[in-house]
Amino acid sequence: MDGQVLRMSGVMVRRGDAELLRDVEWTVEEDERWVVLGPNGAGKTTLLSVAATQTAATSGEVSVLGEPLAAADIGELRPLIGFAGAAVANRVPDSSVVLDLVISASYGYLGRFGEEYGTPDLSRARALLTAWGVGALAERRFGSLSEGERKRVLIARSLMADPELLLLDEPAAGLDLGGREDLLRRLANLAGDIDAPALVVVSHHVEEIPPGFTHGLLIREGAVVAAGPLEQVMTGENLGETFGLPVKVERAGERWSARSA
Ligand SMILES: Nc1ncnc2c1ncn2[C@@H]1O[C@H](COP(=O)(O)OP(=O)(O)OP(=O)(O)O)[C@@H](O)[C@H]1O
Repeated sequence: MDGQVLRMSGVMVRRGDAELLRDVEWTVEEDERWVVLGPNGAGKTTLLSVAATQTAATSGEVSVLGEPLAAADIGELRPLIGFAGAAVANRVPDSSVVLDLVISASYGYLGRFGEEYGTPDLSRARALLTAWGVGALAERRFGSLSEGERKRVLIARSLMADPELLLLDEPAAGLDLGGREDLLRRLANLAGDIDAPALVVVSHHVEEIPPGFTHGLLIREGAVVAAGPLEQVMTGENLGETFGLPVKVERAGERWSARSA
């Protein structure tokens, strides 16, 4: 696989006359932690969905975990890709028991359908829930959880199958300040873990870049504005072009902030 977990070249996604992605060039290496930033409707979710093998590119080449998707067995690849976001949350029945939801991810299912799991799977599911601060919610119904609790449960679920690529779509959206900071701390821990998968996190806000993240991709109207190491990408000029207004960017330690200039 030569260290590349994701490669897109000339990727287009079209729906009718609309170009959701335009000529995207992007490579993610296994030790990299990426944030994808852009305004509403920029194409971030579409980009993640292509990487997750859920949306096919209209044209261009996509390789995931070294496999060109045009020739790959998608069914074999999918368990190696962890994916959490609204697209997953919206498909979870409110009645799903949290532990079942997490453990069934080891089979690529979204909920338990009578299959039996061994003690190692149960222990791993409980350990992941505990690691994401929601261990006490294992027996609760998904529909009874708060927004922040749901997000953490779905991240725990996305890690259940020990993926090589983890894609998180707006994990901090809708969280209060404490919830956001707690999530960022956990994502920073994951980023610093050498055994963790390659990470890609989508966000609208530079304040939500977790410490330890290494790279950024800025996207506007389906086209990549800039992609590379955070220090190079996170300029006022690039962010201004991405969000369509003059932007002042500041860095304090490993945290970023931005406001209109
Ligand atoms: N089937 C479709 N036909 C036409 N346009 C579509 C279709 N699906 C999505 N779009 C458009 O593609 C664009 C990109 O959508 P996408 O969800 O990828 O953006 P996003 O950057 O994730 O946005 P947000 O930050 O608001 O979640 C949007 O303008 C959306 O309306």
